[in-house]
Amino acid sequence: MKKRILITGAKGFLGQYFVKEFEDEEVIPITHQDINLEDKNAIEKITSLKPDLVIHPAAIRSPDICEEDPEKAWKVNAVGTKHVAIACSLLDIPLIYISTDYVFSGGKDTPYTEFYPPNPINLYGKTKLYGEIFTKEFCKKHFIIRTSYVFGEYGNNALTQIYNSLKEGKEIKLSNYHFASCTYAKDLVRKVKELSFTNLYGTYHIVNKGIITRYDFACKVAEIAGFSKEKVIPLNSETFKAPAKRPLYSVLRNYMLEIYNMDDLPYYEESLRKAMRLFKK
Ligand SMILES: NC(=O)C1=CN([C@@H]2O[C@H](COP(=O)(O)OP(=O)(O)OC[C@H]3O[C@@H](n4cnc5c(N)ncnc54)[C@H](OP(=O)(O)O)[C@@H]3O)[C@@H](O)[C@H]2O)C=CC1
Ligand SMILES: Cc1cn([C@H]2C[C@H](O)[C@@H](COP(=O)(O)OP(=O)(O)O[C@H]3O[C@@H](C)C(=O)[C@@H](O)[C@H]3O)O2)c(=O)[nH]c1=O
Repeated sequence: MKKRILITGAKGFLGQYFVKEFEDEEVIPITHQDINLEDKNAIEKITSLKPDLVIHPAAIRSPDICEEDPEKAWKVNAVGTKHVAIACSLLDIPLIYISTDYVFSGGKDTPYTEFYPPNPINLYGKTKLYGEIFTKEFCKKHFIIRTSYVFGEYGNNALTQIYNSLKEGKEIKLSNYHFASCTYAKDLVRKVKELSFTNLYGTYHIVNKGIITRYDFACKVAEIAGFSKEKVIPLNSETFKAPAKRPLYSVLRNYMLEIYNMDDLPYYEESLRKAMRLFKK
């Protein structure tokens, strides 16, 4: 029998990938217009739809917007997640919460595993960490998925933004001193689906292999697309200006997947090439 899978943020970048990945099940795509997760009535609205599983990517995803509007960030990323988690606990169903590398401070120089304590340095990271805390507090059957710098061939994301700017001959200025992982949306949703069929609840890091700066990533996009790299301008700690601080090093290691022999995430360049082949069609 098909599972009823409720997906929040269904029109968002990752939400669209989740809807597609689970199309062979019965998907209940929920948008902001359908249910405002900030509102406590969201609990009742979710339970009345009687899902068997909830995937929850809806959030304020911009670290800069979170920094400038903390109340909104707490209400959506933390309290909104609390409402989703309470609904799942009332239904006794699993919740998959999408979290971020930005829960870490970035003070290390080796990859973060799931066993390292989070200590976020910006509002986005703090509110997403509270989303994790509420998920654990209210819903026993949970998967917390931490991912990073997700790219894909469609939707509003780093790859489409960089590719479109380069195609139009626009200059792009990107940090060359924040080191991170990046993740192909299709690799991420495939792995989340695999986990969702298990009862191996808990926290997982899911990223592609390899370490990038935003600048490296854009240069690789230019190289694959055959565009000049001249328009990609590296920023350093003096020249990068943004409302939210970013961790200097937020590379993730898929350690729990490694332990369960489930870590088949490719190197990012292989996945980037795959995405760009689809992208150019
Ligand atoms: N993209 C990335 O690189 C990464 C993303 N993540 C996490 O993945 C998740 C998905 O990100 P992504 O798809 O990129 O983000 P998007 O901004 O594309 O999608 C988020 C969705 O959440 C919806 N939303 C916002 N506020 C509310 C609300 N109050 N009630 C209901 N829905 C709401 C938005 O709807 P509307 O636009 O109509 O307001 C939007 O459709 C987020 O949780 C993010 O923290 C983690 C690491 C990296
Ligand atoms: C870091 C950076 C950002 N930006 C701009 C580009 C874009 O409009 C906006 C966001 O950029 P980035 O996605 O690269 O950076 P950022 O918003 O910091 O990315 C994060 O997003 C959230 C959702 C996460 O959870 C993290 O994993 C990470 O992917 O800021 C620059 O122009 N230059 C830069 O060097």
